[in-house]
Amino acid sequence: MLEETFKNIDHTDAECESKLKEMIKLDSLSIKYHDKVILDNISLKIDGHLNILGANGSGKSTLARAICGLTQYDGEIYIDGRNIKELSLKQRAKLLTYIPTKLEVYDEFISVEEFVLLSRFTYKDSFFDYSSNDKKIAKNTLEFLNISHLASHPLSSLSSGEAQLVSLASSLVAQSRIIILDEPTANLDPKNAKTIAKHIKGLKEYHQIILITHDLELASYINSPTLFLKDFSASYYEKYDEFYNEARLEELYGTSFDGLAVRYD
Ligand SMILES: Nc1ncnc2c1ncn2[C@@H]1O[C@H](COP(=O)(O)OP(=O)(O)OP(=O)(O)O)[C@@H](O)[C@H]1O
Repeated sequence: MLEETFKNIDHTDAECESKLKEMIKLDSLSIKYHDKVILDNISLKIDGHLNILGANGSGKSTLARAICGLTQYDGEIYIDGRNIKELSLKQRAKLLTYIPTKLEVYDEFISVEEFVLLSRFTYKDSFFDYSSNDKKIAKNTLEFLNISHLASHPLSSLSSGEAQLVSLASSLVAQSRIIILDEPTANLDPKNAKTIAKHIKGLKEYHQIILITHDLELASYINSPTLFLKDFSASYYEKYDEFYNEARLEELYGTSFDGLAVRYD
């Protein structure tokens, strides 16, 4: 049912159709907070799925926020050949969705269903209510993720696992081409983490998935090319074996590994 909805998503529009191959391009991207350098002069093309890894504070979320136009930067960021500085909020929202690690709840009383429906704002006329199609997409998405029973629950009452599924639902309802997930399995128990991981993998068929994580098992399972942030710059590993091996992980993280797991003894 939802697969049908996804298959019909028009991820192009007349302006960008001819430039789709370019996807995301970072051109001499530098980011500072006050005088502290976070990322320095990164140039890169991302033309498919991507895992972004790196130590705490290496700038993963900052990079994601820059791609979404949510933080200031020097240099340029292009999506499908269009400079994101020139895109309206609605154009950006149609192109990409950022799911932060933790769902921010600004309205204590908003229900899950109402919250998820808000993601359809890009398709809605300012003076009209959400269409029956918008409501159908929201309902189908909750069903697809097996969380219909949460529809009338206040957003503020959810557990971490439920909140993560609702975040995922709202990103699907937005039907944007690119979905950036920032540590989607942080705080989840193994069963919920597995559920989220399976959904993310399935979504690769319909969306460009950019996954930020410290979970090497998850990154390996999602199996996208990897960008590793370290010392203000980024290294790109296209092939699985180039990155997911003990020697490389030990060199990059500076600690000992046993396969993909940290060696504690
Ligand atoms: N709004 C801000 N103002 C000042 N400094 C910030 C701000 N946001 C992030 N930083 C700093 O920028 C650096 C990179 O932060 P960021 O959250 O991007 O790292 P990260 O790689 O996502 O980290 P983690 O893995 O711990 O989530 C950190 O040193 C952080 O303290």
